[in-house]
Amino acid sequence: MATITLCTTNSNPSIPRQETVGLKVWNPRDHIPETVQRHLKRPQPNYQLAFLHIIQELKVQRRTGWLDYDISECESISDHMYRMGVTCMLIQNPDVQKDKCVKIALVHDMAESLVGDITPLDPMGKKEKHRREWEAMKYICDDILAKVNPVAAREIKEDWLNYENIETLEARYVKDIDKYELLVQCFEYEQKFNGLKNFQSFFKVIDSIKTEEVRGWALALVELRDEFFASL
Ligand SMILES: Nc1nc2c(ncn2[C@H]2C[C@H](O)[C@@H](COP(=O)(O)O)O2)c(=O)[nH]1
Ligand SMILES: [Mn+2]
Repeated sequence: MATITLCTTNSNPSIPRQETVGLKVWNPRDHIPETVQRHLKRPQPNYQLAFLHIIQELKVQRRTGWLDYDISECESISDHMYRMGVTCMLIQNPDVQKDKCVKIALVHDMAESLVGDITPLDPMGKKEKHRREWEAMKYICDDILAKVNPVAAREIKEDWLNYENIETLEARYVKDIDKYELLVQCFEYEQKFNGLKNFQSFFKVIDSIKTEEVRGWALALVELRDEFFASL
């Protein structure tokens, strides 16, 4: 039974806005950036370049959570993933394979290149979001990257599923760092706008930070944030 898809906006103008088309299941092939579509029509496409053109969408798509708060010059999806990768390098727990965390961080939001950056408040709901993201990852890895580099395609898909299903301690840490990095960014924007913007509603994610180490980082951030708002 096909799912009725809702009209969803995304922050990326180069991906055609999904129109309400009745009984049509969202498919990544309907959201391929025009540059990639043109390239794939060549007699012998350079699939590595097609893959990197898709990744480019992460560099240009700004994060919806900040756009919703009218921060137009906000960070992109890849900005977020980059700092998460660097943050993974700070993990001190000797039982955690940090390099694995860095790789998971760098791919965990890769599906958003085609799906867009969906916030927890989006009416779409978790089930449809995950379905779209999984379809997008299969397309990116199996239909594009695997044509030129099946090993990398398999590794990226495995790392993405590891994160999605929190299969390992490394994935758990990256899930926590995803939330921690978000809160660091909240505090940075609150300071940038001298407290005129307040992301208090985002801070509920602290409850979903499970590892003691990252939870400690987040609580130290909250202390500084409380001090900042008390000083205004
Ligand atoms: N309006 C809100 N947006 C939120 C909240 N928590 C996260 N977000 C945003 C941040 C990103 O734009 C997006 C999801 O980020 P992922 O890294 O999980 O893909 O949602 C919130 O509480 N309110
Ligand atoms: Mn993320």
